[in-house]
Amino acid sequence: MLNLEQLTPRKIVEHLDVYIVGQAQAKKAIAVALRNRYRRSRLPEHLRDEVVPKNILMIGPTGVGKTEIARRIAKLTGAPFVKVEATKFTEVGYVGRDVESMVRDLVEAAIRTVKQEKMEEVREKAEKLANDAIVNILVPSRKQQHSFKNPLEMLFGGQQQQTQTSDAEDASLEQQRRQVAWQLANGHLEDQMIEIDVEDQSPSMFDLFQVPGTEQMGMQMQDMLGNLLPKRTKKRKLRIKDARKVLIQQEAQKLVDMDEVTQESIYRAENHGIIFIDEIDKIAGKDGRGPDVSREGVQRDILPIVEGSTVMTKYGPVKTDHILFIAAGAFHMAKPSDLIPELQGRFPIRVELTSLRAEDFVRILTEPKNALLKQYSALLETEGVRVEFTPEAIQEIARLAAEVNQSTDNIGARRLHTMLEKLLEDLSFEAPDIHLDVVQITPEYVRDKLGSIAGNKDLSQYIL
Ligand SMILES: Nc1ncnc2c1ncn2[C@@H]1O[C@H](COP(=O)(O)OP(=O)(O)OP(=O)(O)O)[C@@H](O)[C@H]1O
Repeated sequence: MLNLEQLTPRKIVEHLDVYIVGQAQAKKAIAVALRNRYRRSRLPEHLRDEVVPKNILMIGPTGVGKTEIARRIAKLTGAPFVKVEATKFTEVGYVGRDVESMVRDLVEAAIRTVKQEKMEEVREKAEKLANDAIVNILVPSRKQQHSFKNPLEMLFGGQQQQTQTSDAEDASLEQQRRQVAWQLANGHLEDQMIEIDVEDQSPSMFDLFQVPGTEQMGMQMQDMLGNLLPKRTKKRKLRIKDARKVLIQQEAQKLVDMDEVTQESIYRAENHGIIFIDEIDKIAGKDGRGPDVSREGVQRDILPIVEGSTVMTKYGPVKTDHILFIAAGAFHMAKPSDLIPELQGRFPIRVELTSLRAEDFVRILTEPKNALLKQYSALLETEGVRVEFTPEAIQEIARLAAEVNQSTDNIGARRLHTMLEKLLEDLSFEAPDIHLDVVQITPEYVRDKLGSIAGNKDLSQYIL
């Protein structure tokens, strides 16, 4: 993660180029939108609130990199990110206010990241406390031993008993504890089993008696009562090495100041958050018949959020004025001008992403840092099989992918996933048993595995 000052638009595009092939226009637009956020943050306060972020409308068929660009940008800047499908809000049973869930989800995403960061900060301390806790379980201190005693005995006989305990016993116990701590620190006890208290994740009373559709209510109840009711725990027997992980997590949770996490998360969601609204084209245009919620109605529900309003979340109110919204859609049937005018005005930056052709597929297969061929090769290499794709084989895969996209549905680069899965199916199955060093994938191999399916429209609709 880089800081925003270093992220010039050129640098952002360079970064996106590492993962995404082509789509220069979209990369440029998003880089500028991001830089403008940084510029805004440097303005004097009275001006800052006047500058609203310019939202982006990405127009392009499915599977060409729209989500990927947005997601990469969020990752690069550490911005909270959520993706929602606009059509979700047209489903039967949804009501107007449900669109606010996108902001709630954004805050949740921010909370998860910030909490993780803060827990990382206290990790060393938590680890020490976890190790102390393990020593306490293995050799309880005198104080703990007493607390296990019968309360009546404690009341009537305990005091006397304690004074009678000899110093020698104390010293020996301390010695034992030190020894165990040393063994623990040197990894001698890792496989020993111990019993610890863990949080009980089984359904609670609220989950069991929940009527469908009242989840939100249940959650709020749980939040309200969360601080009053004791946490439910249960005992679990674990190896020390596994128990330590659980205990570190528990200790870190206790050390992290949740108020601080909440404040920071809301700040990040409000000022850096990115909400990606996919399939916006499906809620544009005239309303069809049927039981679905009116599409224009959904646009009107989304509008105040995009225009800037305050949404109540369980962490507190969140202002949406400076959240960056990226809407995307194929716009095959509807046009951007079919959206209600107010919403059109809120997405002034329009970028078109182009359909992917065979040449692009060749590059997508090989160039990105996480390119699909690299992923498959790495997976098979764990079995001792090195797969080599000849350049001609890669071209053949790309050609067939483009062909199937044309003869059936054009699902863009997603086609490559299904094609490769089929292509390498047998090899993946046999890899642990074949004792070959190198397997070369040639164009003949590709044609043999995929040719007949790709040539048959009905078959490829099911398999590729
Ligand atoms: N130009 C590209 N370069 C590299 N990979 C790509 C490109 N386009 C798509 N992909 C890959 O294809 C898959 C689908 O892409 P993505 O999720 O961005 O689709 P999309 O355009 O957002 O479509 P949809 O609107 O249907 O979600 C991802 O795994 C992505 O990495």
